Amino acid sequence: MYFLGIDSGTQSTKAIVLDLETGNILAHSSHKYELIPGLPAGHLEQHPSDWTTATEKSIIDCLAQLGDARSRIAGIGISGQQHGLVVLDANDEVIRPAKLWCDTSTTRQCDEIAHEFGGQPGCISLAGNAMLPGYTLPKILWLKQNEPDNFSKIATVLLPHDYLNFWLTGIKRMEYGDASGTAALDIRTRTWNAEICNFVDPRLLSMLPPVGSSQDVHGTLRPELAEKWGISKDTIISAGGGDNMMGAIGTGNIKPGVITASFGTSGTLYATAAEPIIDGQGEVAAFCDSTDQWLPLVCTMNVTVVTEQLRQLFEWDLTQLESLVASAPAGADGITFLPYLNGERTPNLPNGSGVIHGLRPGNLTQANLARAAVEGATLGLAYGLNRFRELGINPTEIRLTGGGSQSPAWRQIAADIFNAEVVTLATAEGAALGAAIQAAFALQKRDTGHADYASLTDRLVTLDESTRCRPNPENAAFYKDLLETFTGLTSRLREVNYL
Ligand SMILES: Nc1ncnc2c1ncn2[C@@H]1O[C@H](COP(=O)(O)OP(=O)(O)O)[C@@H](O)[C@H]1O
Ligand SMILES: O=C(CO)[C@@H](O)[C@H](O)COP(=O)(O)O
Repeated sequence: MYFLGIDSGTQSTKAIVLDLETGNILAHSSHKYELIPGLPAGHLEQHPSDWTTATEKSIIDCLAQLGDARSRIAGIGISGQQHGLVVLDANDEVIRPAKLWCDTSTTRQCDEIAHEFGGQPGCISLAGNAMLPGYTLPKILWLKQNEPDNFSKIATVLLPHDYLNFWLTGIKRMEYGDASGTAALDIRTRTWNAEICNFVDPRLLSMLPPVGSSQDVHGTLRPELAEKWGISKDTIISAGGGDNMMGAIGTGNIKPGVITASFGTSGTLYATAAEPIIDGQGEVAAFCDSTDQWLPLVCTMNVTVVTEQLRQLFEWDLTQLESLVASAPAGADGITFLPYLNGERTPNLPNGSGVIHGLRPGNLTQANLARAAVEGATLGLAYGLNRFRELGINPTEIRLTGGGSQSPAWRQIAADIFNAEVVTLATAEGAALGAAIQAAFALQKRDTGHADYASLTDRLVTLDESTRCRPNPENAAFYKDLLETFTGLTSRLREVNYL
């Protein structure tokens, strides 16, 4: 049997076909899309139709690579960027573009909700998570306050991967993992928190679809799509999940002890936990995972965002970026890049901006800028890793996934900055692989009443040992000091309201 895994990320959709028997990836494809241009600062939006178009194109590409063997496709799993707000009217039409996880226009609404419940400590004690602009709930209040006509039309609220599930099956439902990123779910009980929802709007609870186990089958493929694509109408769609939850499955991070770092548009660090891990400071998010456990997670908003801006500015391809980063010394000859181009979630600086510090005659080179950008993006995540360590999660090895993890220079910098071994998986598409594995799990569970993630991931998730990097003790000590400089600069600029 074959399983299609789709990851609908912020910059592109990636698809892979997994052969369950051999573990081989038989086909892959990806299609890019953009943010909607020309919106005011802080407003980051996409058309959900761009996601369905890219998903369909990626599926059709993969099926073409399979030829007649496409008849062996038994299931599809969907991974999607977390937190985005998709609103449907009574006819299930999309009312307006989706506000994304990186949209920070909702800072005021976020403060309003937090204030009602006793500030961040109140929100954390009520539902397990701080109220942050990236989460879905403040986006809903923003819509109510800024676009009342659109708000009055809302019949259903979905997240990006739920919308793709709906497009594939016609069924509207959420699962615990992605739903926990709305900030409306009490992550301990995995039920909607009525108090918070009612504060945003008395109608909100009725707009949210049922939420259930991430282990279940979501539905079967709509017959018209099955016919168009030439695959079985019995093809199942699993519950799917947020991209980090699916990345956890695809990197074998399904039991305590493993840590994954994703270098995508965002940067994330996450672990699996058998119980909720609630950070009183709210910096480590207390999400649910998509195997019906929990996923403590730190997210920064600016990872390949920073390197992509430099690539555009200087017209570097990825090979040029790689050689520039590798050619500059650790510390980029004194240049420190605070990477907060889109604002930031960790630390919480929704209105932040990027800062390049330490320019002197002689050190302003393309190589130093490239190196400082990669170091800055990685130091941002190291700030989160320190918080993980304070909560007792102490990795000796970190599994890397996402686009940036394909860079050898970046991997060594990550090992040195994290002061831990890093290694990638045989595929950079951890989230898409996780989605395919989840589909295999869900089908097996539906048909036999039992399925076991460990036996699937032990067999299907392979580390690429050739990518393993060990920390260089000298560089690790240097970066420990640089992280202090980086954190100190951030705090001081925040104190003077610069960030
Ligand atoms: N070798 C590399 N070095 C640096 N960046 C890379 C490399 N390969 C891919 N990328 C970047 O990774 C990003 C895509 O990563 P991905 O994890 O797919 O993001 P998302 O899921 O947020 O769309 C792109 O910006 C791409 O240019
Ligand atoms: O908001 C978060 C995590 O809480 C982000 O990680 C998004 O889920 C976007 O992911 P990428 O597109 O960067 O993979």
